[in-house]
Amino acid sequence: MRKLTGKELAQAIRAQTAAEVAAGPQPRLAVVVATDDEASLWYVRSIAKAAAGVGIAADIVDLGPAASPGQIRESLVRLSGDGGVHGLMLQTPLPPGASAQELAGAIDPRKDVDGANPLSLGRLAAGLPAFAPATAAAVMALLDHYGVELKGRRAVVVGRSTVVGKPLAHLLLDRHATVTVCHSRTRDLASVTATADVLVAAVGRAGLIGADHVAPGAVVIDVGTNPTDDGGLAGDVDFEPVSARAGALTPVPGGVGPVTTALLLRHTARAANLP
Ligand SMILES: Nc1nc(=O)c2c([nH]1)NC[C@@H]1CN(c3ccc(C(=O)N[C@@H](CCC(=O)O)C(=O)O)cc3)C=[N+]21
Repeated sequence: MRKLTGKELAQAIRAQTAAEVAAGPQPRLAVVVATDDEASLWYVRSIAKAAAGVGIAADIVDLGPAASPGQIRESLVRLSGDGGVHGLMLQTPLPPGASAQELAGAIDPRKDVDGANPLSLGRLAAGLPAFAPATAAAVMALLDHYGVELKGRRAVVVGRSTVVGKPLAHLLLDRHATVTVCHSRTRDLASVTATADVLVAAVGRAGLIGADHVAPGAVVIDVGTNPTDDGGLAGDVDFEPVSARAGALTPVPGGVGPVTTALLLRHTARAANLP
């Protein structure tokens, strides 16, 4: 089994991004936060740290976990109209009553570096230039980095979220894979996932994918980041048994996650250089 680690790829993306950043005016990324979820705040801190490392300015706009949808929208509208801000992201989760998908419509698509505006998803689906959500882009970057062939192969995506499953299905289709999307109502999940040459787990349930879900030799990408009781992180894939059967598998941590953060920065550098 080949272990598809993301750390070196993330490092390479950051180095390339740093070079792009050095060649022009400093890009600025604004991250709007309205949560006290620890995992989410960890991600925000790691974005800020990684941004500093490549020369991108990061503004964390923390509205607190009691922010109203109106306040969040106001911030997004203001930052969308701020010429000094190139990338704009709305961190999830949001307070009860606030819909990320509705609010993300207030993000200028040219600054939508995490592909959250429904316009970005529509453009992606239509094959038009748009930023893909960083996590979906990270899956594609890992597959490309490790030379995984997609054309004509069967790809199965488990999970139909707007931030991962749906955009990823379009990205895979665009690369001429035959794509199936599974979800919580899929009957006999294992019989579908076992047809996959490339299997992507993006559900958010630790250990959902076991050895019986995987064809021998399949490439398995684990997008899950489920907090464990001991403060660690577990994927959607049951690592040990699946690694004994798969041809290649991403670890959690150290797989998709680091690449996600690096691509958010690359997108920000590109947004700053849009004509
Ligand atoms: N609008 C929005 N977009 C997101 O992309 C988004 C979000 N909201 N809210 C929160 C989740 C979570 N998320 C992670 C990204 C990287 C790691 C990551 O790099 N984790 C490290 C390990 C960290 C550890 O060991 O604790 C790794 O996988 O190696 C984790 C989680 C993006 N999210």
